[in-house]
This record gives sequence, C-alpha cells and structure tokens, in this order.
Amino acid sequence: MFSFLSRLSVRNRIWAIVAMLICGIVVGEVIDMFRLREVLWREKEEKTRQLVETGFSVLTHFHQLQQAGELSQVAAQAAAISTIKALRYNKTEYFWLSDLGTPFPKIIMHPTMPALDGHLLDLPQFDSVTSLRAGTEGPFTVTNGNKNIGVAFAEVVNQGGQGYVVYDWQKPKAGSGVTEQLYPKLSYVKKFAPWGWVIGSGVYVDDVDATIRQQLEHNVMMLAGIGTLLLLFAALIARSITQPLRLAVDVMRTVDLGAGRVVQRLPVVGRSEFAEMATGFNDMLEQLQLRDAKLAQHQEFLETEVAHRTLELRDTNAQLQQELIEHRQADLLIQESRIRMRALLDATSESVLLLDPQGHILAINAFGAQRFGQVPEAITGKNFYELLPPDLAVKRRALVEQVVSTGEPLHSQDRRGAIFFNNSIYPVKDTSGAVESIAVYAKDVTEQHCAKEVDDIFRNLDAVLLKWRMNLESIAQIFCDAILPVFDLAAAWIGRAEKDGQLTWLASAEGSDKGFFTSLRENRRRWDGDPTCCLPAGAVIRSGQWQMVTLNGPQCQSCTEVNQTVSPRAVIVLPLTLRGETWGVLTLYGRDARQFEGWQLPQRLAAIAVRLGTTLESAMQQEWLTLLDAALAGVDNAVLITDANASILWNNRSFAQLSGYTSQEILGKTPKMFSSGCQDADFFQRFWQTISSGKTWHGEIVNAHRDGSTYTVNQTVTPLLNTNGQVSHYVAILEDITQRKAAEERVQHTAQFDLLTDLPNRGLFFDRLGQAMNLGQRDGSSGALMFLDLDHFKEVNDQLGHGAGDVVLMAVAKRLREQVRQSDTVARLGGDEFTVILPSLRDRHDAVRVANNIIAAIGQPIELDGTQARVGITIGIALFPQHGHTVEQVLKAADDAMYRAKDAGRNCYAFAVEEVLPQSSP
Ligand SMILES: Nc1nc2c(ncn2[C@@H]2O[C@H](COP(=O)(O)OP(=O)(O)OP(=O)(O)O)[C@@H](O)[C@H]2O)c(=O)[nH]1
Repeated sequence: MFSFLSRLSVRNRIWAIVAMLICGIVVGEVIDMFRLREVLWREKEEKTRQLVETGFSVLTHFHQLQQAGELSQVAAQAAAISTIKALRYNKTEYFWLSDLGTPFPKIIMHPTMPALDGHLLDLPQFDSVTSLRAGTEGPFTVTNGNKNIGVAFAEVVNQGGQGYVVYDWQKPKAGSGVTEQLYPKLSYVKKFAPWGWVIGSGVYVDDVDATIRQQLEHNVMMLAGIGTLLLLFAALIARSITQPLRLAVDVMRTVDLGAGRVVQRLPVVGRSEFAEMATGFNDMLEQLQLRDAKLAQHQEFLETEVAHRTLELRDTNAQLQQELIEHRQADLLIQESRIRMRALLDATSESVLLLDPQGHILAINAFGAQRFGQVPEAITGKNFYELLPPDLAVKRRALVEQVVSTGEPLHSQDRRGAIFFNNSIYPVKDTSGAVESIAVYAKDVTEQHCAKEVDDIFRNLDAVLLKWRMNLESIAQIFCDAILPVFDLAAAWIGRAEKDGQLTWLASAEGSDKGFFTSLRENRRRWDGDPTCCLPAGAVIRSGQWQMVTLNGPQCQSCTEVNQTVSPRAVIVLPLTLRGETWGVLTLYGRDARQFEGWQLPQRLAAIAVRLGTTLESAMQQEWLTLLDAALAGVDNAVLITDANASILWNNRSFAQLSGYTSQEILGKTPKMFSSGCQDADFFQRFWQTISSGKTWHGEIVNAHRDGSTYTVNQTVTPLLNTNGQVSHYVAILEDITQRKAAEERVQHTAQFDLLTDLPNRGLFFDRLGQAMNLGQRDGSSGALMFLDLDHFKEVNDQLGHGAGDVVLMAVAKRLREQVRQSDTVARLGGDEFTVILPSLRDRHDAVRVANNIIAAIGQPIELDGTQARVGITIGIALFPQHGHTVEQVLKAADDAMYRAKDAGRNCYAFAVEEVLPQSSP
C-alpha cells in the first residue's frame, strides 16, 4: 500500500484525497436516499394500516351489535357495508370488502367500482400483484408481477391475519371514475374472522419514488457545487506544495559538487515547512562551498605532487616496459624454439631420446614413445633400460656407458623381433666438456632392410629362372625357405588352386619350429567350400582378397595340417595372382598372435605376394617357352624368327636343313643371305611393304641353298606386334615345295611342248601366234607365219627306221631354232609339220631370207648312227595381217601356200596368195 503511495506524486495524492471525499459524499447521499425511501414507505404502511384499523373497528362495532342481538347478522353486515362504503379519506381513498372464497375471493363491496360488487376477482386485470407481506413486519415477498389480487389478499390474511399487498391499480379520478393508467398501490388487508371477510384499503405509492427522485436531483446539484469547490481548492493546495518542491529539485540539479559550483540558493518564502527546508538546504550548500574550497586547495597540492611523481614513474616505467618487452620476446623465442624442436622431433620417423647417464628418459619424441605404446608425457622420467627386453637392455646400457666414458658418438644396428634399428648415440656435453646427457636416435629400418632382403630373394629367383629354368615347385620352395628369416616367420607354404577345387601343396618351409606342419605334405585339401576346405585359403582364393586369422581361431580349428599345440599365432593368407586370376595362396605364420598387426606389414606382404605371382608366372612362361621351343624346333616346317630389323634371332632344325646353314652361321644375319636372284627388286619391295605394315605375307619364294642350288618354299611371314602396335618381330614358316614345283613344271611343259623335239606343241603354237598377231596389231608391225613340211620324210622312216626318223625330226627342230631369233617361235604341229612365227618383220624379204636359210640348213646331211640322211623342206609363208586377221586364217593361208610350194616341186617356199579377206572382229 505504502509502496503504491510512494509511486504517486504529491499532486496525485492530493487529487486522490479529493476523489475519496467526493466518493464519500456520494455514498452518503445514496444511503440517505435509501433511508428516505424507507421512511416514506413506512409512513405509507402505517397510514394505510391505521385507516384499515378504523374500518375494522366499524365492522367490529356492527358485529358487537349483532352479538348483542340488536341487529341480525344480515342487518349488521348490511349496515357495516353501507357505513364503510361511505367512508373516505384524503377525498378519494376508500375501503373495500371481500370474502375468502377459493380459488378466487369475491368482492363484497367496492365503493369506486360498484360493478365489481358480488363478483369474483378472477379477471386478468386483477393479476397485477408485484409483492406482498403477511403480517406487519419482515421483508416483502416479490412475485412475478401477475399474481391475482384477491388470492394475494386471502394469502396474507390467512397467514398473518393481516398484511400488505403491492399491486398496480387504476387511480380514482376527482369526482368519479378511474384512470386508464395503472399506478403502484400499497394495500393493507385484515381478516374479519367472524364473517369471513377481508377489509382493505390502499394508498398509491408512486409519489414515494417521485419524492426520492426530486431529492436526488437536488442533492446532485449540491454535490456538483461542493465537488467543484473541492477540486479548485485541492488544485491550489497541490500547487502550493509542488511548486516549492520543484524549485528545490531544480536547484539541487544545478548544484555541481564535483565542479565546486554550489553558488545557487533556494528562495525562502513564508514560514512554512518549505521555508524551513530551504533555509536548511541553503546552510548545507554554504558548508559544501567551504569544503569544496578546501578540497580544491588540497587537490592542487596533490596534483603537483602527482605530476612530480608521475614524471619519476614514467622514466622507471619506460625502463621496466622495455625490459618486459625484451623478456617476453625472449620467452616467445624460447617457446617457439621449443615448439619447433618438438615439431621437428615429432615429425621425424626416428625415435629420439635424451637420457641422463643413468638411463632416465629426460625427453622423448612422440614416435619414440609410441614404440613403447606410450605418449611422451607418460614415459618421461622412467628408466629406459627397464622398458626394453632384458637382452636388448644389456646391449644398450653397454653402448650408452661407452659413450659416457669416451665422450665419442657411437653407431650400431640391432634387431628387436622382426624390427631392425639403426642406432646413433651422441654425448651431450656441458660447458666443462663433461657428458651430462645422451642423445639416442633409433631409426626403424625394418622396411628398408626387408625390402632389400626381398629384392635379393626375387633377384636370386630371376637368376635361377634364367639360368636353370626351374619348375614352379622349385621356385616356390626357394621362396618359402628364403622369406622366413626376413620377417622372422614361423612357417610358410604355397598352394595352387586347381580347377577341380583341389588345393595342391607346392612348397612349405618351417623356421626353428620343426614339426610345425604335421600332414600338409601328404594331404590335398580343397579350396571350393568342400568340408575338407582350408577355410582361410578357400576364402582368399574365392575373393582374391588377403585375410588375417589366428591359428587358434575358428577358421583354423579343424586344420590337421598344422600342429595345434603351438601357441596362438597370427596367420596371413595372401592371394597369388597369375594372368589376372587368383592362382593360389601364400600362407605365412607369425611367431605370435600380433605379429602382423598394423597396416604396413600386411600391405608389404601383399605386395610381395603380387611380386611372387609375377615370378611364378615367369616360371610358368619359361616352362611354356621351353615347350614351345621344343615343339618349334621339332616341326617339319622351317621356322625363322627375326627382329624388326630382319636380323635373325632364332631358327629351328628344319630351317638349318633346308638352307644348308648352321644356326651359328645364320644368327645375326638377315634373310637376304638366302636370296637366289629369282625374285626381282619389285617383288621384295612389295614383300617388305606388306609385312612391315603388320600384315601377313604368304607366297612362294625361291631361295639359294648354301651349296648354290635353289629351292622353292611356300612361305608365310607373320609380323608380331608389341603393345604399341609396332612390329617387334617377324616369324617366317617355310614349307619346302621344290619337288612339288618341279613336278608341276614338268606336267606344265609336257602339256605345251613336244616330247620328241621339245618344241612348243600345237596348243602353245596357237597361243604364241595369237600373241604375235596381237603385238602386230598394237604396234602396227607385220609378222610372218611359215608352215613347213619335210619332203618325203616317209621314206626316211621306211628306209632307216622310225628311230632314225625321230633323230631326223630332232635334228630338223634344232636347225630350225638355229635359224631364227630368240623371240621367234618354232613349233611342231605334228608328224613332219613345223611352224615358225616371225613377229615384227620389216618386210617380206626378211621372211624370204629366213626361208632360204631354213631350206639351206635342213638340206644339209643329217648324221645318223653310221649313216647320213638328207631331207628337204617345203615352206608356205603367210604374212599377217596381210594374209589373215585370225590365227586360223593365217594358218590356213600358210598351209595353202605350203601345198602350192609342194606342187611347185618341193624344197622351196611360196607366199600365200593375197586375196581380199574378211576383217576379223577385234
Ligand atoms: N620317225 C617318225 N616318223 C613320223 C613321226 N610322225 C609321223 N611320221 C611319219 O612321217 C611321214 C609323213 O609322211 P608324209 O608327210 O605324209 O609324206 P612324205 O613322205 O613326207 O611326202 P611329202 O610330204 O609329200 O613329201 C609318215 O610316214 C609318218 O609315219 C614321228 O614322230 N617319227
């Protein structure tokens, strides 16, 4: 409450008081209005009751007269009705009488509405009761506004003997009659028990509310006046309070104590509390002004002092600042140097340690600590030798002590299991030259060491392969034996995956664990998922991916090949890939269960397996080449291999036999040495063009034998292309067809040449004559055909025999050939008939000359066995194209000419008769 008030300004607080005053007055007024209404209502009640009591006393009077016997009941009642009917008060007010009949009472007498007399009060207009009360005290019961008047009268008098009923009723007009409008009316009714009557009278109460309204209007006006005055007065009071307060606040705000400006003062007006406050406040300011003056003096002194001291401090501070900066820079340099040093040491793949002379680790880099499975912080301060295996600790301690005692660095190599180290131990000396600590650098050279060893193994295998052409088993065995010490392995074996699912053992090796393998040598396992499958090897062969297992693991439990009493070991099974397919496995057994941990060693072993696969593939190729070599060397066909420059690299036995040369005489030479001269330069140009473009050449070629003879070969030369598509070698396969060729030529000759004289026969003659005529046609030259027939040859046969005749025929043939040019053709048509074709004649005289020569030559005696023969020859000459355009025409012309010469006496010649010949079609 108080906190709420503290938030209100003084002005608002005054306004609040005024508002509460006004509210109090209003509330008092409202209460007064209610009280006034109550009083007025009570007055109405009382007045009505007193009037009805008057009427009741009239009834009592006449009833007493009835009881006294002076009047009968009817007379008493009639007198009572008459008396009461005449009663009036306030000029218009009256009494009425009713009975207590149910459900609706009946009007006995109503002075202003006599029409109701004797009628029940059951009309709707009588349903207007708004409230009622039985008896004279207590609250009114409010109805719903439409309760029946008669029923309400009966109800209150039956309950309390008397009572009040409020309802709406017409007002009697002055004079007579009633109003149309209804007005609220309060009636008092009382039961007159002796006659069962109810007497009542009422007063209109609408004037009560009118009086109240009037009073209220009056009071409101008065209240408005008082309120306005109150508000005005309150405003003045508020102003008289707030104005001095605001002034004081303004002055307080302008007072600047810090600046010493306290010259302002509050005005002192009147003698109120505000005047006292202003006086007190002004006194306080006076004192403050005095104190400020003193303070200003003191401050001046202090400032002088501070300025002096500040100058002194500034010099000192600058000096300190400089020192601090230098110190920080030095610290920073040291820090950076340490970080760099640590980074350098951690970045190296060497173990770096700093030991005190007793072997305690003073510092170690991350790599070095990792060797012991620790971080540098965890291992620093520990004794180095206690972290090493005992035998190695002894060696290292001896080396360190030697360095401490001699002060000279030492270098050594040692091995921890499968790990090889290059150690460098340096003394770290203090300023006096004494060894205060030892720096040890241990470089893990396992990888280089193993790489070199592995290189040596494969170099050896390559050499062995080249020199001895060893088989696969031998190569595998050499590898197994050699690889064990390199990686400190317990055992190794190599298996080959056969197509039928078998896993064939090729080679194995055991290290110092003799008896490692129990039955592997005898057994053939499988790799294809069969119950006898070697699970790891099978999985590796099927997947082509290496696998690492342990010997006591689930995959090796069923294995009977390996002695299961050996301690748990790591096993790595690596695929051997040949020609892109998994060919088998290389299985390596470690000395303990963690030997192949990490990723580097398995990766190196996998690379070695790849290399081994290549070597085994080489061995297989060697075997294959040996086989091919034997096959090629043994085949009947001659085979020759050259490089791209045609230099002979290899030949087989058959080629040596065919050519007559030994391999030593051939190798390094070119096939030109076999050239017979039978093929011209064009031939060889086409030949080399074909094969150097990568195409196979196939054809016949005549070569020269070492002894000078020739032989014909059916030769296929295949160029071999390298991976770049360039020719790297030529392979020639030669089939000797000399014999076949000769036979073919013989058949060919027989078909075209005469067996006896070896002159072209009739068929070849026609062919040659056709060629000669075509030639003449092309170059416009002339030719001649001679048809020759021996004269009287029959006689030679007859006289000297058929054999002598043959000799004569052969001699004639020879002489004919001798009389013509190389380009001329002498043919034997049959019997003793010959032809001579003379192409390209200058003129007919050439033919004449030849004919004369022939006649002369043939006419010479022919030597026979012990005798001589003489024959003449008759010649018919036809010129072409003069005597014919076709072979047949020319031959017929010559034949005809020959017969004409015969007719002319024989042993002479005759030209064909020139006649007009039909042109042959071209
Ligand atoms: N010795 C030998 N005689 C042959 C051969 N072919 C045919 N004759 C003979 O050659 C003779 C040819 O006779 P002709 O040309 O008819 O007669 P000719 O005796 O030469 O008389 P003219 O031609 O009229 O001068 C026949 O007696 C044939 O038997 C052969 O190959 N050898």
